[in-house]
Amino acid sequence: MSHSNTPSPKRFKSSGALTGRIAVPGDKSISHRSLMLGALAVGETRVSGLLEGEDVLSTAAAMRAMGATIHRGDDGVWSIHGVGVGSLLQPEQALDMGNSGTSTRLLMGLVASHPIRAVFTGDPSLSKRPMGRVITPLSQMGASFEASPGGTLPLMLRGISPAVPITYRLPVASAQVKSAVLLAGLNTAGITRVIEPVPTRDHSERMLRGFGAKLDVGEESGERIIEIHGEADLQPQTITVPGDPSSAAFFTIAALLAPGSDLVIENVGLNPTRAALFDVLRDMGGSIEELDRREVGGEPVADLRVKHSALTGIEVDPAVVPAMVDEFPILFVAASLAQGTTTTRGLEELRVKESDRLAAMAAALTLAGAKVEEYGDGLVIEGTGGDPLPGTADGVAITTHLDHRIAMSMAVAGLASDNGVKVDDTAPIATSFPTFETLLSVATSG
Ligand SMILES: O=C(O)C1=C[C@@H](OP(=O)(O)O)[C@@H](O)[C@H](O)C1
Ligand SMILES: C=C(OP(=O)(O)O)C(=O)O
Repeated sequence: MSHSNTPSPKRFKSSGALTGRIAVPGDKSISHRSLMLGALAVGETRVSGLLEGEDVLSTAAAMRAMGATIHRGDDGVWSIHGVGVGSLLQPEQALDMGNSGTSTRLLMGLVASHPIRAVFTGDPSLSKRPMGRVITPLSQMGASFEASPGGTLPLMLRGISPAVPITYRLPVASAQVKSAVLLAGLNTAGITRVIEPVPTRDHSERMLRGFGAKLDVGEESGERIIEIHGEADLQPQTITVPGDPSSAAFFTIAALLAPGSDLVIENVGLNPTRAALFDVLRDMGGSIEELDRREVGGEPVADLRVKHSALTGIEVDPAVVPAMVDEFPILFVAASLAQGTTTTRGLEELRVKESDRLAAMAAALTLAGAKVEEYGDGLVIEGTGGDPLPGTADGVAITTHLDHRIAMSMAVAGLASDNGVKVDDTAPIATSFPTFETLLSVATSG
């Protein structure tokens, strides 16, 4: 599913303190996985709090095209009747993955060990992103591919059954690659093993176990070893999706930056493989309190109380990058208003997201008046010490490159600027956070 091709420009301006209580939508990573695993379990899986963003709807459409029955009830609860592991049907048409890397790479894993053929297409942003990282291990398992030059979409995948179980050591820290191999392993007799030198988000492991797959996680020489036993039978589940920390990040930083703010963000997922941003912000001096820590859907969550704070620049430890990989664009905004220098390194992966997020944020923040130096693997930012950014000049807009996180980060920069920041296209926001602008009005309405 792709959003409309007509750009929706908007100038985001300072609108005062953020106060009251808001709840961000469900976690995108967990939403994708609940649809995929629900579609493989025989019987009814029910999912509350599913993110109804375009990326997740692309996954739902693809699972329907491969045989699952998926409905949204009037109460907002999603019902999925799955086909069983090994029984995905060959889709009649190309699977349109829209803007979503997670849908594409995880579904390639699922298709790889089924005796079906599928064509994957995507929007111009997704069509530039590297798929070689999943083509390599899935080819070792026996699947075959006809990809566009450079290993990009559109591509055709011919799955195989029986597939060959492999041991695969991840060459890049990527939960998508890990998950693609584990999902292919679901329908592969024997043990499929992924070695993860650097831990990445573990939602797939948690949810595969929750659906009844036999999955072992061990450690050897500081590396995580994940083993999935195929062929698995998945049992349908009732799932509650926690709020997305990557979406909460925008409101956390907006509240830290806007004088007078005191905002509670309810039900934020705080899985340790995702939540490093909040620790980094605390290290910068941010007041972020966790209220009512609890467990929702097998994941730790809390309500976050965020108060306006003076921030100080820091050197971000590259070791935390995988646990906040999607949060750097918005962290760069916080850094632009902090006192002193913030240094970020080890961010090569940001260059292959929905856009080249280092180049896009360096260009956008510079246009808004921030002091940014771009390096191959990170940005160094000299903050204003709390003063607003100048903002973009009249008639000038920053370029989002079909990247929701660039659009939302620069919207938050606009709130903390004198002249506002004009974003060339807000339409991509609907891929992950369709209620972003509504919640912004709620939080700033006093
Ligand atoms: O597995 C997932 O749900 C995701 C993994 C990350 O991608 P990589 O695995 O490419 O780092 C992240 O950037 C993406 O938003 C979601
Ligand atoms: C990188 C992201 O998503 P995806 O890879 O699924 O497109 C993101 O949401 O920031």
